[in-house]
Order: sequence, then C-alpha cells, then structure tokens
Amino acid sequence: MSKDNANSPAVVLKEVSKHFGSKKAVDQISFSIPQGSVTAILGPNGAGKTTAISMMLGLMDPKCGSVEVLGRSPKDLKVRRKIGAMLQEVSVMDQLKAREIINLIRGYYPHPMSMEEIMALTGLTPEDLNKMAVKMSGGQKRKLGFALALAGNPELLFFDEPTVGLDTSARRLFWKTVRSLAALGKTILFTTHYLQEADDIADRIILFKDGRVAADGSPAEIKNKLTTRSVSFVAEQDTQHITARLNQVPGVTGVHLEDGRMYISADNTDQVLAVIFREELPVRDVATDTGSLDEAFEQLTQVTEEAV
Ligand SMILES: Nc1ncnc2c1ncn2[C@@H]1O[C@H](COP(=O)(O)OP(=O)(O)OP(=O)(O)O)[C@@H](O)[C@H]1O
Repeated sequence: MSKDNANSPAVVLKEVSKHFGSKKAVDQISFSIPQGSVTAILGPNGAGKTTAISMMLGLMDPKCGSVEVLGRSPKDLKVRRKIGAMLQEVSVMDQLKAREIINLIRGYYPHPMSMEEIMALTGLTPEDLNKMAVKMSGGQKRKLGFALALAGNPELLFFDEPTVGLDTSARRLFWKTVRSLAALGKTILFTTHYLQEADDIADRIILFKDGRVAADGSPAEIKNKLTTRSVSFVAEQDTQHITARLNQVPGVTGVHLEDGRMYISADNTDQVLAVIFREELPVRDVATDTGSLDEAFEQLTQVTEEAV
C-alpha cells in the first residue's frame, strides 16, 4: 500500500446516482469500504449492482454524486494500477493463447503476480494456458478472467457475479482463493444474487434493491433484518380489541388470523410480548416465531423483479 493512500478507505461513494433514460439504475447511493475488508453487494437482477461496480471502476460516470477509489478518482492511472476486476463478460483477444494474454496484462503492471502464483490461485493448468481463448470452455474463460484480475497483483479486487458458470469444485476453489487474498490484506468487493454466498464469504453485506441500498451490515445483521418475526397466540375473547391494541405497538408490521391463531409480525417481538403480559390481554398459548430466511429473501427478489 502506498503512503499517499494508506489511511483512505478503499472506496467511497457519496450520493451517487446513474440513470438510463427514466430508469434510475443507481439512486443516491452512499457507502464507504475500508481497506482489507470483504464486502458483498447482494441483490436481485436489475438492482443496480453492475452499474455501481462500473462507476467504481471508472468505466461509467455517475450522473451526480462522487466516487473515490483509494483516495482518488477511479480513472487515475495510479489507482488503476492497484485494482483488478473480473466482470460478467470476459472479452479477450480470442486468437491468443491464455498464457500470452495473461503475460500481456502482467506487462502493464509494475509488480505483477508470478504465473505460478496465478496458476495456483485460479486452478488454471498448463494445458489451459496453452489453449487459444476462443477454444476455452465457459468455466475456463471465467478462470482466465480471474487470472487477468490477479495479473497486476492488485490491492483492491472487484468481482461481478464471479461464480456464474463455474462448476462446484471451481466455485469452491474460487472462494478459497478469495479468502486467502483477504488474509493477505487485499480489499475485495463482489456482487452476488445469493445470500448464502454473501453470508459464507463476506464480512459485510450491502443489500441493493431497485437501485438503492436497502440494508447495510454484517451478514448476521442482514439476516436478522430480512427475517420477519412474529408473536402468535389464541385470542380468548374480543379479537377486534386485541388487534387494535397490538397494531398500536411501535414496530408492528402486520396482523393476521390463521387456523384460529393470531399472528402479529413485528420488528421487535419483545415489545409485543410486554404489552400482552403487562395489559393482561385475554390470550393463551403465546409463542414467538422466526420466519424463513429463504422465503423472506425470495419475496424481496420477486418484488424487485416485478418492478424492473
Ligand atoms: N446500458 C444500459 N442502458 C439502459 N439500461 C441499463 C443499462 N445498464 C443497466 N441498465 C438498467 O439499469 C438497471 C440496473 O442494471 P444493473 O445491470 O446495474 O443491475 P444488476 O443488479 O447488476 O443486475 P444483474 O444481477 O441482472 O446483473 C436495470 O433495470 C437495467 O436494465
């Protein structure tokens, strides 16, 4: 890490927006990524993840707001030398061998990664390296894309949906490598559709929805936020009075009756329980439930896809 950016965050976005016609692909997004962290940008199709990454890479200009990478503009050559990226589409010089392409890219950087290290980290074999890019399979091309991201031995790495098209063992190797890169102190930012992937790998998840940050926190915090909790019970009398009273409790998001039980969804179920017991509401068989995380995430995804 050079002296001029030793204390800067790796990435800072301030009130960044990007519109395509009337579509707000990214809408007033702000966040700061500390150096040495592993961050997942999680969200469904069309949430604005790729657009945000493109602006962090200086490939696209924001309509308004500012983007700083390692304390400078992402277009600054000093910054570009310290970042590596693997985007969804790997477009390479098809008529060259993988080894030649990697060496070409290594040649642009002052302190490139050795070919041996690139092979160990990506799983590319000597046979793969001798193949022309045009003849590589989809999964081999993704590995080549990974190799090109690593070629300059960057401090900061961006991966846009990195495991799409990789088989299970290639996927496992990829995440193992990401963990070892993180252990070396590199900053890693990746996008994914999968909560599980983000939970397994990242120490922070920024959840995108409709171009905005819907949640930002540790995987535990995000899972907590996505999961709906509820208090359920059997009402012994005057259901309407109980419903009306509990609807007034701060953080209650819904009330419904199912198979004779009343369910009160709430951000803070402790508060609902406190009201029930303090006011001695006429209920029995009180229980608290945590909704399924998969269901909650699915719901979030569906809502967004309808809106795209
Ligand atoms: N070049 C473009 N021209 C017009 N609209 C665009 C362009 N790029 C992106 N969009 C729109 O902006 C929105 C956000 O797209 P973006 O690719 O950033 O989402 P994403 O979260 O990366 O999605 P995915 O997971 O499908 O890759 C979408 O509605 C998309 O159609």
